[in-house]
Amino acid sequence: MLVVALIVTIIFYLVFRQWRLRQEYPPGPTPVPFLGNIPHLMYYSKKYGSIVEAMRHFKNEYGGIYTLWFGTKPVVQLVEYDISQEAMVKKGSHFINRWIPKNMDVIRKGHGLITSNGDYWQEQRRFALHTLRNFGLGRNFMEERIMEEFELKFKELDKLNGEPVFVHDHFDILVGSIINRMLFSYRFDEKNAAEFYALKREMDKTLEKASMLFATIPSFITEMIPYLRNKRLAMQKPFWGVKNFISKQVDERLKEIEEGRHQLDEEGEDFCDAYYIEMKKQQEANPNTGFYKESLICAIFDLWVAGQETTSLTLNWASIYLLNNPHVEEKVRKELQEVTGDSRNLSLLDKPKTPYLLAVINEVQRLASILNTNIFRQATDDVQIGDYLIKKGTPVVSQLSVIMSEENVFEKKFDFNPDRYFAKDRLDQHVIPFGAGKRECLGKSLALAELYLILGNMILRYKLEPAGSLPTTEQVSGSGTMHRPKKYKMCFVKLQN
Ligand code: HEM
Repeated sequence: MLVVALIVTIIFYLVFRQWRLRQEYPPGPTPVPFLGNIPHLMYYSKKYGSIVEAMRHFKNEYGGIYTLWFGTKPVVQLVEYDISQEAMVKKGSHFINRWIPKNMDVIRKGHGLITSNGDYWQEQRRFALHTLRNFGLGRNFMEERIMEEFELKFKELDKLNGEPVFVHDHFDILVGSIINRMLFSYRFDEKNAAEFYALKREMDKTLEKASMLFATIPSFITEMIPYLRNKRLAMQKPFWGVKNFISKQVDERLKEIEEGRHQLDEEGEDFCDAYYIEMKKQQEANPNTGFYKESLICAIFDLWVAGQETTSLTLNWASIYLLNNPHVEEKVRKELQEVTGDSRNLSLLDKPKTPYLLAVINEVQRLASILNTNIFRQATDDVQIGDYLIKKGTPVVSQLSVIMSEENVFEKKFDFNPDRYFAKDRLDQHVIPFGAGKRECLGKSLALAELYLILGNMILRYKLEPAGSLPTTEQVSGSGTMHRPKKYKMCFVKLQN
């Protein structure tokens, strides 16, 4: 009897606490005790067809900033461009930290670039940006690397004489090789492609199954219930595979350096070398430095995971939009032929003369919107956003897909219409697929260079033709955490020039 009374009191206390706490956050749908707004999200996602539409529904009800409760955790949602910019850019220093549930960070444990915080993150990010600039993000070198891989992979494609290919495989290995060369100096080719595809397929499975579930249920509950724990472990398993693949390469490289089989010049050949050189320097100066082997492995892990799927998926969506809009493909080709005289490759230096291609890339990124949200942040202090005081420690997230399809900004928001960027001033500023502020995507310059060079040169050289039925832009696979098209085939028909 006493136990029952105790349990009832605890339940009442928790429900009352949540009710009282609600007054302190921007309004949103009334949470269900312990489940928060999960039932609302499930109901409206089903009713309107996607989680993004559910978020849009709440926006219509509550405005540009509202709170959704994930279990007993309030997460503030920013769904309007101005409000998101106010938080992430103008007051960005208050939202510089990530909020990641503990059991979702078992692979990195706060190391690396994506989930780390504080001075450690700042140091690692500064180093990664500087080094990638030296090994790739610096304009000429980056262009050279991208085009080298482009030539190699498209040469292989030419052997097929326009036969249909699985588009995702083609872009995956091309983008995977670009990033791997920057990290470890080697590309994926016929000798090691099997290993790459095996890792990639495992990761695909995870991304298909990824769900918000684990961000919503408190970690201790997930760990207590065997079903949930096993589900979490299964979801994370492929990422362990990638981490092992990277650890193995780092170990080999460090051994080669220590045995004198890999010579280091001043800056090293790639990211792994450069990190090793910095690590040795920092360790000599300060034994408590954040530069040690686990940080090296996790930084490479983050660049590998974040740098591959995102860009490859965007190229995939670009092909679908172009195949569905052949007049756009034709118009881009005409622009590029004029700029290059149809006698050379497109280069990053041509950017100012190719406004239509840039508009196409913007429109693809806006509609593909491969990540619905930025990666959760957390308020480092009490801070006023719009009409509300966001309390220290509150998780905050920008709903990028909703922001990039605001009807009052993007007329006929679901239409693929690159011309819209010429009809309205500074519209491109509302396209924010890389997030915004101090924690915006670290690989933005690389990704934009890849999209420009690969798409541009592909359209210059090939006519894209569908092979069988195309996935419609609504047909996405997976849980919606990442916006991925169903797999499809197409033909690259070489143009004579
Ligand atoms: C089209 C391609 C890409 C898209 C759409 C994309 C998108 C994003 C987004 C939305 C974030 C979260 C930003 C935030 O919280 O505000 C992010 C973070 C990040 N991205 Fe990308 N990304 C792309 C390509 C890349 C590439 C090529 C790399 C690496 C070479 C990369 C590395 C990272 C890293 C390391 C972070 C974490 C940054 C930090 O926490 O400081 N991304 N990306």
